[in-house]
Amino acid sequence: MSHAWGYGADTGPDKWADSFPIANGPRQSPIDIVPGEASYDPALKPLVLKYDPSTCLEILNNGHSFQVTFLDDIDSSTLKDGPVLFNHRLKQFHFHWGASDDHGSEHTVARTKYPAELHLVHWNTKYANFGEAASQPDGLAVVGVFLKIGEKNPNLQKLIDAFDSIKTKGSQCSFADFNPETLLPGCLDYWTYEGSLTTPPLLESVTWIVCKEPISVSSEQMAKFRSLLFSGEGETECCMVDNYRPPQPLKGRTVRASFK
Ligand SMILES: NS(=O)(=O)NCC1=CS(=O)(=O)c2ccccc21
Ligand SMILES: [Zn+2]
Repeated sequence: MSHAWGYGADTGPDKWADSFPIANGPRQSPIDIVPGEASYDPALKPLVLKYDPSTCLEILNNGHSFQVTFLDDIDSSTLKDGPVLFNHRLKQFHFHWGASDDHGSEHTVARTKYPAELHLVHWNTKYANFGEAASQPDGLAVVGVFLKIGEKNPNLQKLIDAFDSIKTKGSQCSFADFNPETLLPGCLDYWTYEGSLTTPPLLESVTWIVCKEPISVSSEQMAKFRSLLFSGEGETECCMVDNYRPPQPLKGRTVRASFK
């Protein structure tokens, strides 16, 4: 398989190991989180997330998901404490979702699937830049937030309102003054474990921080996510759905909980 990875029958997660053998590595993500098997760690600190809306740059369709990117040249939008020892800077956030409301998240909780999952990607500033950090075992910290069907989410709606401008692969538009803090649940209790990017290159450089509490999304809003396209302008339309990797083997790893 060339490096043209995707989520289809010929390019999807079951084929990624052909080009990215680390797909069968010892610390792959996502995983199924089993609350009863997680170890409460009283030494885990509360997450400290401080985001500056003025560092929000653009929203884009990268052909795998849509992402919102942030200026990361100074410590404006950061993650500190929690399970990490160093300051991390926010690089981007994106989502994964299903073709219907009964699946779509990457992590699962006792095999329960959520309709979508938000990933806020941060890099460890002990390294010079994102690319350097992504190649280090402690280089990245990704906060995962589950989306659960319920009330319409006005903060997600701000993203959805930009979808007409990013319908096809490679399209982007400026996107200013969005505060990702509005996408966080009220309670920041979390599970944490050592894992990887869930998309190629599947680098095993991620400290995962998965929030216990979901945020709401309406079924109508999820339908709007599914109106985005994997395909580029002028190509045969292919709806952007099921852009998730299923849970991977735990391989002896411990999942810690920040709460009892
Ligand atoms: N779902 S995930 O956050 O683990 N992987 C997506 C991803 C986030 S990223 O910006 O670190 C990056 C750089 C290169 C390739 C993929 C990615
Ligand atoms: Zn992701």
